[in-house]
Amino acid sequence: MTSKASDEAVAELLREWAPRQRWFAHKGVLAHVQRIERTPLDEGGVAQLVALTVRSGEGHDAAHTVYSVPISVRPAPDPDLAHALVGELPDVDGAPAWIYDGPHDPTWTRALLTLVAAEEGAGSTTFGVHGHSAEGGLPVPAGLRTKVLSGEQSNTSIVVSADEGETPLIAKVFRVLSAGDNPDVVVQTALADAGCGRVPRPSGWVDGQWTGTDGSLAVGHFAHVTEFLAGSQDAWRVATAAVEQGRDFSAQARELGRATAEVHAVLAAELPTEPATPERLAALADGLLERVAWACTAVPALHDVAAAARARVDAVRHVTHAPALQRVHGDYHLGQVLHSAARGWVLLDFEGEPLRPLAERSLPDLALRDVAGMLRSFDYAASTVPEPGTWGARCREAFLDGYSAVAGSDPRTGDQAVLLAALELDKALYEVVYEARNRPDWLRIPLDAVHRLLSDPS
Ligand SMILES: Nc1ncnc2c1ncn2[C@@H]1O[C@H](COP(=O)(O)OP(=O)(O)O)[C@@H](O)[C@H]1O
Ligand SMILES: O=P(O)(O)O[C@H]1O[C@H](CO)[C@@H](O[C@H]2O[C@H](CO)[C@@H](O)[C@H](O)[C@H]2O)[C@H](O)[C@H]1O
Repeated sequence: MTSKASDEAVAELLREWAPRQRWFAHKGVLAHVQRIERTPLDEGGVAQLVALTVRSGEGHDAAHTVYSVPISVRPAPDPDLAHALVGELPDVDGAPAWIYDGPHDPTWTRALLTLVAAEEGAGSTTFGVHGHSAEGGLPVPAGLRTKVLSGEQSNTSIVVSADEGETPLIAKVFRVLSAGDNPDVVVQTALADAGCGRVPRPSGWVDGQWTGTDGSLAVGHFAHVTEFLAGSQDAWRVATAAVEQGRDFSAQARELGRATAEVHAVLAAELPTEPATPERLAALADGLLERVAWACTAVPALHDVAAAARARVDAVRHVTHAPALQRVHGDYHLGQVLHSAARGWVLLDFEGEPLRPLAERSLPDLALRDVAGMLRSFDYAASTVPEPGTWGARCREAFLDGYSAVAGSDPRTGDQAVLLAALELDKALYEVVYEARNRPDWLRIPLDAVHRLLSDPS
C-alpha cells in the first residue's frame, strides 16, 4: 500500500524534477502540482507509476494536464542508475527510498512487460493499469536489456534488445494521459491485425484508469509495445543524406507513395469511414479557416497573406467529389517513417498532431491530409541545402505517382487537387507557428512555402 504522506513527499520531489524533463510540456510556464496518484506495478513495489496532475494558469484560464510518470523506488542507492536519480527521501511507505526515473531501470520495464504478457492488472479501481497482449503478440525477450531513446520526443520510448532468435521490442510510454483511445494503439493494432506489414508488429498495450482533469474517472491508454526495427533509418535521415549528396530520391519517394496509399486502403477497409457530405466539407472548411486565423494571430508576418489563405481553404466548401473520410496517420512527415532493409518503408507514430485534442485526432479525416504532410516534408528536406535544384519537385511528383498507382486516383486532378492545395497550405501555416515557437532558424522554410503555395493558381 502506498501512503498519503509518502505520496506528498514523492510529489514534492517530482515538482522539482519534472520541469527539467524533455517530456514536460509546461516548460517556462508557472505550473502547480494539483494531485498525485501512485501505484506499484510489481509485487516488490520497486516499479511504480505516478499520475501527476499539473495546473497551469488561473481562474478561467486554468488548464489541467495529467502526466504519467514511471518511477522506481529502491531501498538503497543503485550505482547503475546514478544518472537517473530523481531524489532521495527519508521515508516512503515506512522506509528510506531512492527514487529513480523508471524507464532507465530495467526492473520497471520488466514489470510493465510482465503485465502485458500475462494480461494482468495493477493498482486500484481509481488508479490502475491493465496489460493486454496483441493477437499473436510478440513475446518479451528473455535477457531484458533496456535502453531509453534519447531523441526529441514527447513520449518516452524504451528499447528492449534481444538475443539471437528473439525479436527486440520498443515500449512507448505515453506521457500525457488523455481519456479515450490513443490512436497510436488503435490504428497500428487495426493495421497489424489486417496483416498490413507497413507498421511494426505489435506485442501489446497497457490501458487503465486515473482521476481525469475534471476530477472524474478517466479511462485510456498508458503504453504501447511493438517490434523494434533494429538497423532501420528514418526517412528524414535517408532523404536529407540524399539531398546533401546531390543524389536523387525519386525511386524511394515513389515507394513511399505506394506504401502510404496501401496503408490508407487498409485503414479505410478496417476502421469506420464517413461520407464527405457538404455539411462535413463545410465543417472541414471551418476548421481550416480557424487554423488560418490562429496562425495569423500567432505570427504577425502572416497578416499580408491572410485573405488569400482564407480564400484558398474556403474552396473546400465547394468541392463536390471528395473521397470518403477515414482514419489517417494525422501527423505524417519523413520523421514518422522508417526504412528497413527487409520490410521497406514502415510507418510509425499514429498519434496525430500533438496540439489537437485526442478525441479530434480519432475522427475520420481526409487521407489527403497525410499526402499533404509528406509533400511539405520533401520541401523541408530540400531546404536543408542552399541549392537543391529540382530535388524537391522530383520527390513530390514521384511520391504522387506512387500514391496514385495504388490509390487508383490522382490527388493532382479535379476536386482532389483543390483539397490537397488547401491541406498543404494548412500544414504550412501550422509549421510557421511551430517553427516560430520552437525553431526560429527554420521559420523561413514554411514561410516561403506559404507564399509559394499562394502564388500557385491551383
Ligand atoms: N518500432 C520502431 N523501430 C525502430 N525505431 C523506432 C520504432 N518506433 C519508434 N522508433 C524510433 O523512435 C522515435 C520516436 O518514436 P515515436 O513513435 O515517433 O515517438 P513520439 O510520439 O514520442 O515522437 C522514432 O522517430 C524512431 O526513430
Ligand atoms: O514531434 P512531432 O514529430 O510530432 O512533430 C513536430 O515536430 C516536427 C519536427 O521534428 C515538425 O515537422 C516539421 O519539421 C520536419 C523536419 O524536422 C519536417 O520533416 C516536417 O515536414 C515539418 O512539418 C512537425 O510539424 C511538428 O508537429
